Amino acid sequence: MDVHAADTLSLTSSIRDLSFGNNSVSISFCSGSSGTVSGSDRSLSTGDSKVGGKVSGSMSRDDCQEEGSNVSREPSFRGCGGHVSKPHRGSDVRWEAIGGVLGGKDGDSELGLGDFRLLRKLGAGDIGSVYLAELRGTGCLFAVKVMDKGMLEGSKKSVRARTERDILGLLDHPFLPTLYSHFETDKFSCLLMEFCSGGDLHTLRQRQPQKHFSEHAARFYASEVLLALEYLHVLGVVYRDLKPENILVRDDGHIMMSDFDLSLRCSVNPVLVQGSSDMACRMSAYCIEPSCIDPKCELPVCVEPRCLQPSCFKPRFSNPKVPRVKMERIRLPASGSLPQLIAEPTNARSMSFVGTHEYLAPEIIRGDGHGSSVDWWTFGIFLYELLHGRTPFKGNGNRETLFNVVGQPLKFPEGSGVSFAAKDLIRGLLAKDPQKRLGFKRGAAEIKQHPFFESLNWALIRSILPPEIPKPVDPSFLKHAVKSSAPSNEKGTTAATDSDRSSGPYLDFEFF
Ligand SMILES: Nc1ncnc2c1ncn2[C@@H]1O[C@H](COP(=O)(O)OP(=O)(O)OP(=O)(O)O)[C@@H](O)[C@H]1O
Repeated sequence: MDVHAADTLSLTSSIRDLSFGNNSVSISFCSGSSGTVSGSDRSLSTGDSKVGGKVSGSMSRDDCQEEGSNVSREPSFRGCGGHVSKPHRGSDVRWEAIGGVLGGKDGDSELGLGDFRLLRKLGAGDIGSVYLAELRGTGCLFAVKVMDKGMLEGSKKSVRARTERDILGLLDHPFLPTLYSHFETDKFSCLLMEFCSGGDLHTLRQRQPQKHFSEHAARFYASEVLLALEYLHVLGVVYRDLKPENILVRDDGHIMMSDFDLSLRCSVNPVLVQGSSDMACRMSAYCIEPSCIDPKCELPVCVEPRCLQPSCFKPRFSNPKVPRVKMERIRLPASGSLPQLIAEPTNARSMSFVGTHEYLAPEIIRGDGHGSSVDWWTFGIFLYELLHGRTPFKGNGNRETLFNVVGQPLKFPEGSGVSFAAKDLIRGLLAKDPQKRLGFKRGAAEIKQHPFFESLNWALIRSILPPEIPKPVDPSFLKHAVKSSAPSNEKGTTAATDSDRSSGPYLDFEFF
């Protein structure tokens, strides 16, 4: 069986360095008895900047992230060796298809827009539009996110685009997107990702009886999201934008988390802890938002005195020169159970006002500064919404919603049939004080042990039959793409008129 990163983390008892795709992430191991650890209706009111249902607000200094975000780890396709650096997605036929196309090129070994037949616009976000595209002559479908570079620069969103691209380049996990390629034309910046044929969880939820999922289905989706968040935290990525709209369903019914342009990157020091659940092992992490090497850029307002200077952007990937962060001494039980991964960048701090109203954590609204615990808050709202068909603090307007999040107690609808375990988990996650929130100390490891997930075998989660499997994409769909014109590609030709490689008409690019 192909054991993925998440599974490996649950099972391995003697690992010191785990490889996640192209990044070797250093994991300290707490061993034995010594105990020494080394676009929607959820939009925004006036006063904030509206971002397609998201807040990216006044306290944010995201604009200075770009220059520092110079980590680009997407695989190189020269020599078709890209798949080597993504071992967990290595068997993916799309790598072979890409390799085949690149192999047939003379001299020009890069993918470009001209290599794709654009079939349908899947949606538009705040920084770009996403198209369903076929890699010409292969039958392989991809999602291509196309961003207008002029628009990005003009609206100062290039930092977000860069953040998303950098994070996508880091990922190699079954529930996170694979970035197959990134390419640029004069006008556009394009990200090539896996196409998810099942739509998003928001749409899927609305198709359910009474517009909410069964507890069985909600547990399934929540557990996959939890593993994805755990992996992101291992990499020092705080996701910050969890909501059903951002959880896509793959053709096999498993999920893929999307949309990383509002994520925060921090330095984190994950540890494996041998022992039982009641130990407290604190993680140390550094605030590094905004990442900026420009000395003119204002330094982040960080509540941690250890806040790094902005030039230190990258998470520490096995860098022996970087001294290990000192960990608290912990007491370990004599007979340990399976080791736990603790990968919580708890001390990361951001003052940015980002997220979606109904999902914003109280500390973000209050402007207290926030860290990785915001992901556990949003996880609680997410689970509540999957189970009840609505979020818990929604008011008549965005102002009221924000007021409710901060000031109103959590309530569950009477007679909903939701189990005590589910409510108890949601209560733990929706603690208004981040320090009292479930997951604050030990991250996903703490949440996985909650009785709501008792019946789950975490290591085998990818083998669980999903609650719903999308209908396969109709092959005739590929032959009957909508007729329209096409954009100029980087070679100055247009895809639509490139008839020698076409089998049908093409979609227009529309922007914003
Ligand atoms: N890999 C994919 N497969 C299928 N559909 C996708 C894929 N990626 C994105 N989409 C669709 O395209 C839409 C736009 O996605 P995109 O990530 O650009 O915007 P968004 O989620 O609204 O966020 P943002 O405003 O931050 O860009 C999404 O709502 C989703 O429905």
